[in-house]
Amino acid sequence: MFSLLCGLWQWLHQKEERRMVLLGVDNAGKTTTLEQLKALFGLKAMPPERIPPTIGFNIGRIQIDKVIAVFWDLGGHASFRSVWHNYYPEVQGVMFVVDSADASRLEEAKRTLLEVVGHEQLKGVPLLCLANKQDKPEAISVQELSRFFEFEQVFGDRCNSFQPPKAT
Ligand SMILES: Nc1nc2c(ncn2[C@@H]2O[C@H](COP(=O)(O)OP(=O)(O)OP(=O)(O)O)[C@@H](O)[C@H]2O)c(=O)[nH]1
Ligand SMILES: [Mg+2]
Repeated sequence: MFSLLCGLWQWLHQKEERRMVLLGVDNAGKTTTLEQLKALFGLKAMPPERIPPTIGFNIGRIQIDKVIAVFWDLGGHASFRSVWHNYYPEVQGVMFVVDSADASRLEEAKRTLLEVVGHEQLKGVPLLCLANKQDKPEAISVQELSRFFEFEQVFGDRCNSFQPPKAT
């Protein structure tokens, strides 16, 4: 009886967990986005000026209603991208962050995104692209970025979108 009650109690209070991976080339703003998300949901977050380039990965756990969203923020430097695929089998969503203000790296970002979405283990996994650094005067607009990435043509059949981050 006691174990039955324990089970019922655990079931009533259990939180669903959803895992998401934050991807994008180095310096795109993945860790900054994660820290801003944490701050948005009332968690302690690192100030932007203290965020170093990610070596390996960071984890953020954010409770949103009954769901615990677990974000894996992976280092985006070219030398770390070969390990990204190890996380793919475990995730239910992909957030891909693009630096809208760095025109010199857009091709690299697009190539990287195409590799990510083309990966066998991410087939059917929802993708959200964030057009980051929209506050910078040299940033290209969400529409331009969407055109450059050929978002409609390449990703139109998936449940995806190209959004400016709300927290910046
Ligand atoms: N102006 C501006 N700067 C930003 C924004 N987001 C990030 N940055 C800056 O961009 C730089 C890189 O940010 P990170 O969050 O470390 O980038 P990252 O994608 O995690 O980089 P890696 O960990 O190397 O993969 C930092 O100097 C941030 O302060 C933004 O929305 N606006
Ligand atoms: Mg980082």
